[in-house]
Amino acid sequence: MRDSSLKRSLGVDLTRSIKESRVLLVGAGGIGCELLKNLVLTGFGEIHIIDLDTIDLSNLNRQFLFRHEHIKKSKALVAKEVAQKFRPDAKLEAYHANIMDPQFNISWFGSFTVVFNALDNLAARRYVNKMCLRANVPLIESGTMGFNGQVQVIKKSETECYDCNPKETPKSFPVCTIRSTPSQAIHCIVWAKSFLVPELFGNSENEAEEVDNSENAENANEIEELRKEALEFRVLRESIGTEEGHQKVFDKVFRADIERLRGMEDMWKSRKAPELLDSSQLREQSASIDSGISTKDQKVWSLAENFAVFKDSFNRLSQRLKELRASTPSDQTPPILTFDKDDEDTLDFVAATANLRAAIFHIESNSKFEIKRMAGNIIPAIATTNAMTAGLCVLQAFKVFQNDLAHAKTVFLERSGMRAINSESLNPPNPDCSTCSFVQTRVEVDPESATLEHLVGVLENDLGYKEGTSIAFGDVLIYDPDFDDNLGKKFSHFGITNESVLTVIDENTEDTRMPLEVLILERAEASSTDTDPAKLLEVFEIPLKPKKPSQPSPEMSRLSLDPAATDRSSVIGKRKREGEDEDGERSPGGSGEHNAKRAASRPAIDTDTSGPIVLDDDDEEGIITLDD
Ligand SMILES: Nc1ncnc2c1ncn2[C@@H]1O[C@H](COP(=O)(O)OP(=O)(O)OP(=O)(O)O)[C@@H](O)[C@H]1O
Ligand SMILES: [Zn+2]
Repeated sequence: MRDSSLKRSLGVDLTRSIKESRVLLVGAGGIGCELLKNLVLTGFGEIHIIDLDTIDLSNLNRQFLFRHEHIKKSKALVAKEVAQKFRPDAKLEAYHANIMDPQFNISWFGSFTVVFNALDNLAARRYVNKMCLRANVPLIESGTMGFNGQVQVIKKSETECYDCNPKETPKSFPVCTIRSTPSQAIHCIVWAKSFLVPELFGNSENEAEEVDNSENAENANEIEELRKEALEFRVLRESIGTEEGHQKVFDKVFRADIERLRGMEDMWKSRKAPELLDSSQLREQSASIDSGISTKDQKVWSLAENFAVFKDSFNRLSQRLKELRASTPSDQTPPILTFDKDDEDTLDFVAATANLRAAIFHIESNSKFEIKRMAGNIIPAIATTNAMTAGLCVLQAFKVFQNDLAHAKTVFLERSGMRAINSESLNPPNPDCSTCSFVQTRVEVDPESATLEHLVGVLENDLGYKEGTSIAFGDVLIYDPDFDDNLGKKFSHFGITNESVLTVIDENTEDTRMPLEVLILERAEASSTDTDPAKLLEVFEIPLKPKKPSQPSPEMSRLSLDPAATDRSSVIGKRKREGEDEDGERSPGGSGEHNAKRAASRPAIDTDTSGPIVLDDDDEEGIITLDD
């Protein structure tokens, strides 16, 4: 947009703030591409883009900065290159990296005016949330799932953070259901994807989170049996790449293992026992099937077709692994293959083996297309939702630049109801949130001479801590009054270096102080005349923890920004909170004409939960949430 038009629509001050800003965009995927275009065209001063991934064919339908020739190239670098053409004088910086890498430390985060999250997984979102809180940088968090979208403004001490509303933990399946008694197609898909593929081509020890391995008295025997069974895979792995490899796999997983299961009669008293497949018949029938069958992804394959795809994809994967092994030096970690919904070979293998297993357990088969959706935990991403969400992110950033959080909103895009866009005012931090309920300070240390005792001295003398103080570095407790063995040790002993964060907890039950995060800054020798081994950089009074912790009520649960952490009902039916009017907007003033008007246009809350299984879009955390 031209400068003069921008000034006319946004005003001189906001235009100036935008031009002088330095912003970080985390994620150059669906929302990220849209957001980058908005940021560049609005004239944001300096834009840094980070993404760890490369471009995939499946991204092209909505990540409009990318073209066919960009496949396999870095998302961040290509996004920068393409967006640069929109405004050649824009200052853009791209990083092909993981935002959780230690090089992106607190001071780096602190160098931005605002951070935009356009991520697809809980772990990275929570990490950026934490870093922005520590660096005291405002964060605009966003996420979409199908037609639903959400934008949240987060500012330390002023608003809720990403973790203030607990996210639901993803559903997992008991190991026995997956390995012995599947009753739904999804159980067979999880078996193929999270058990069979890693056993044959990957790290068998690293079982997926989807499988709950916890033992109890009832299943102890079965778990033991399963362990034995897993050992047999070692032998199988050795036959990978040989002519008869696929036959050996078939004989084990679709014959011997099933016979063993059939022998556990108690298991089949209340369920139908699995039936063996006629392997010689399948082999015969599949001989005339063209390998092109695997491209027919909308068709539900016959048993023989599944057998043909199983054999063909197994051979393709074995060949790949063999070549990888041959080209990997022996002193390096042996290569593995992992399931990826966009990798045709692994997808074919998962589709065919899941369907063969389904037939054995009297479960319906599915097309490869459907299995891809279920195994990849996909909710179709909708370009329009991403575009609208990205636009809302920029509008909320304007409120941050204007220092007007009172008018910033958490915005919801919803398909149901009269209004596509609903919003609510920002809520104050949840005092029980362990992520954002802390105060911060900085302590400068001389790395050569400072010990933990010097830090304890600073806490006691400068900040008034007395007994009952504990200090932790990450998850490790390094000091408390009953554990003072470490007092004489230097920081380097614990791996504490420049920009490490220590947590100080006041254990007193009366007048307990808020948790304190201490940022350790190593003093550069030459630049300082200080002689104190440890010196507090800000002296202040640590506020007390609020006395009566207010439990967040279940009514407060809302659309989680991470599809992995949400269930369908919370996505569709955003529940009202106290003081909300019918549009879901907070209205402290209550009633009046304004509200009466809005009540007339209230959105109908969609309570239909009969729709498809809700699945997470993230491979790493790949968790499947089912409507029962
Ligand atoms: N830790 C991380 N550091 C940097 N970038 C990340 C990190 N985690 C996720 N991302 C990036 O965030 C982006 C999220 O975009 P999006 O939700 O559109 O996912 P996608 O992987 O592009 O799409 P799909 O999964 O549907 O193929 C992805 O490009 C992903 O690589
Ligand atoms: Zn919080």
